[in-house]
Amino acid sequence: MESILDKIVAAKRVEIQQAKAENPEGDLRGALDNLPAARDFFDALAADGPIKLIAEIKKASPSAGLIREDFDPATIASTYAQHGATCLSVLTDEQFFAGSLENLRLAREAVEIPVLRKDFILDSYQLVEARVAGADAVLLIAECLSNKELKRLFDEAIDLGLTPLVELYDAERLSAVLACGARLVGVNNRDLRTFEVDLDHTIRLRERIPADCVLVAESGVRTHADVTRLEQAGVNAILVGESLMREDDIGAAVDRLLGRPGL
Ligand SMILES: O=P(O)(O)OC[C@@H](O)[C@@H](O)c1c[nH]c2ccccc12
Repeated sequence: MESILDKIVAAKRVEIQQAKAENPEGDLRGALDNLPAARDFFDALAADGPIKLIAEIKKASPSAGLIREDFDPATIASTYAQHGATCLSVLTDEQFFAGSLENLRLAREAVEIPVLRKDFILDSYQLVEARVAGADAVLLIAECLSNKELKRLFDEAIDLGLTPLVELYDAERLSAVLACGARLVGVNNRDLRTFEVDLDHTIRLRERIPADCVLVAESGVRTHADVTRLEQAGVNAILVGESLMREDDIGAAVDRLLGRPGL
């Protein structure tokens, strides 16, 4: 059966061809000249101290549908930063997540912390788009890429000054993730094929990930108890979207999640 991931990847390939036809790669690459330096996404997460939050700007998703009606990326970005998010993640997929590169641009302009382009990256064209839109980091999903593609996109991201966050769900993809040189590794707790979420998924994989890697637990994090459990298991950072985006008062929700008093 075709999974949602297969469906998204198929749609993404069409989208990439359309984007290339509208704005050829050569022209897009021209915009790389004179860009300000990227912010250091890796160092921000690798720093000492309590578990770090990558707060996600996500309007909708295939599993949840519309998550938030009242949606202003710049305001949400500032709220996240003011309440102690270390980095931001911005969904840029339009078809399935109601995101956009414009949202990324607006969010990045509103804050001083590093920002990740969250999308289904299959082609180096998307890395250039990310950098031009202001991204400091990109997500690479091991389940969407062959080992060769993963390695190539990983190296190209680094060449562009982007930090790759390499995500896996399947434990069998771990060797390819480590072989490409990833030091920032995300374990998705949500199986993108079935949408099932299990927080213990990251915890079970923890011991198989080298100590010099920064480990990010992704998806399904809801409560301060979840955060404490992940922190105690040696997880360095959490990537959280839905449970924060659903709240009327996003700032207060971040405070509660991190167990820190309001600022
Ligand atoms: O909204 P959640 O359950 O807090 O999850 C955030 C993030 O992990 C999730 O959006 C995500 C993780 N990996 C992805 C890959 C593509 C799209 C989305 C994702």
